[in-house]
Amino acid sequence: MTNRLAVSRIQLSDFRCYESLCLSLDTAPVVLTGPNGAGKTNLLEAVSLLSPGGGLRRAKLGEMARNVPVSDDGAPRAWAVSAQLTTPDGDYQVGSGLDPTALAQGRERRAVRIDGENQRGQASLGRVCAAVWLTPQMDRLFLDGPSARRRFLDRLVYGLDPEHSSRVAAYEHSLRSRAKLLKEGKGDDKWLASIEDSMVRHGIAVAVARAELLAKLGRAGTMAVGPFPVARLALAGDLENWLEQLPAIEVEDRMRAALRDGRARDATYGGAAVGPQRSDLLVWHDAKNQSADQCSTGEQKALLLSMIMANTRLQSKARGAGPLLLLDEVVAHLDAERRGYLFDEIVALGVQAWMTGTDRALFEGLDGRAQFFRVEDAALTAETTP
Ligand SMILES: Nc1ncnc2c1ncn2[C@@H]1O[C@H](COP(=O)(O)OP(=O)(O)OP(=O)(O)O)[C@@H](O)[C@H]1O
Repeated sequence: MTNRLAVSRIQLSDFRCYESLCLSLDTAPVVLTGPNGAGKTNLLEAVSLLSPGGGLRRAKLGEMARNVPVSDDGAPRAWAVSAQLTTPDGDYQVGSGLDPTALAQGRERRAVRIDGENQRGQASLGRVCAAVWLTPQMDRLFLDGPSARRRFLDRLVYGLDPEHSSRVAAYEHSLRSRAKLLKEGKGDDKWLASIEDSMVRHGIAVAVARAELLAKLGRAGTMAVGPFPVARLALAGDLENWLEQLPAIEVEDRMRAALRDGRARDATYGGAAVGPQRSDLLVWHDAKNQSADQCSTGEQKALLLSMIMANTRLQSKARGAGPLLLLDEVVAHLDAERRGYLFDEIVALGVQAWMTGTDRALFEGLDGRAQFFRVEDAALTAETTP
């Protein structure tokens, strides 16, 4: 048994630029350096698929299949990522990929296997693996619409509360079913009411879990991370306002009534006028008392890292191990002090952070404490460190 969550072996086949790759690892952080387009982010994306959700690019399943222009007939091919995970509960063999059986029937479905057993959804992955990432695309997290911020927050919750991904999936399923019924003008009152009932149950559970994480992250000391800024957090939304003011049972009644009364409007505009899909995560740079969207790109990245590291500390305490951290091109944007502090904290927490960059020199602070690989043309070479 170990107090770490780590990938001890990972195999890719026909995934993105990798025809086949097999990598054996220990539990230490992993550093991938190499030129642009070498395959660093693709490998991080493969690791992200060991946790629930659509992976760090949220790409379509067919897009992740290695495209081979010469023999490509336009149809997606099956790909697979499989890994041996070391966790505080023991080792697991986890596999995920584009389901070849569904593919043969013209459907795209993500297959998930744990210890040789096919799983019905992806939620079971959350019980064995948690992963949190920071990518260059997330530079716009505070500038764009709220859906990416909700996804970021939900991913932090998954790590502490593995059932959260099932709740989110169940809520979204009900939301889609209701929208389809309303759009088609089908569904009697009883049918719609039963779907709305499921939305109320799962939707409130989602909102409560998010609020609980925020309360934990906001507790004194959790967010104070050396040279990193403290992020002040809040959730905005009808559901959150109601939960603050009313007992849970009354919130249920209110949400049920709002959904019923909003059917005509939702039939026209789609979605639902109330629910956790309408909430937003608000973030401020505490010391500057400035909203995150007004902060510099570097400050925004540092705020996100503050939240990720605070969450990692919480998760290490609560579940015996922090999540896999996938930090794509992050280190190059940190000054020397923050970089050194981040490396020390990653090592002290015993998390397997996967970090990428083009400049090997930026990772010198991890010499002797991480596993270094040079990535070139979708091939990895292990480097020995001083
Ligand atoms: N489905 C696919 N099949 C084959 N190759 C792909 C596929 N998807 C992406 N690629 C290619 O894989 C290569 C590696 O991409 P990746 O994003 O991993 O690079 P990287 O090493 O992270 O580079 P950078 O430092 O520029 O971020 C790119 O040339 C990209 O075009």
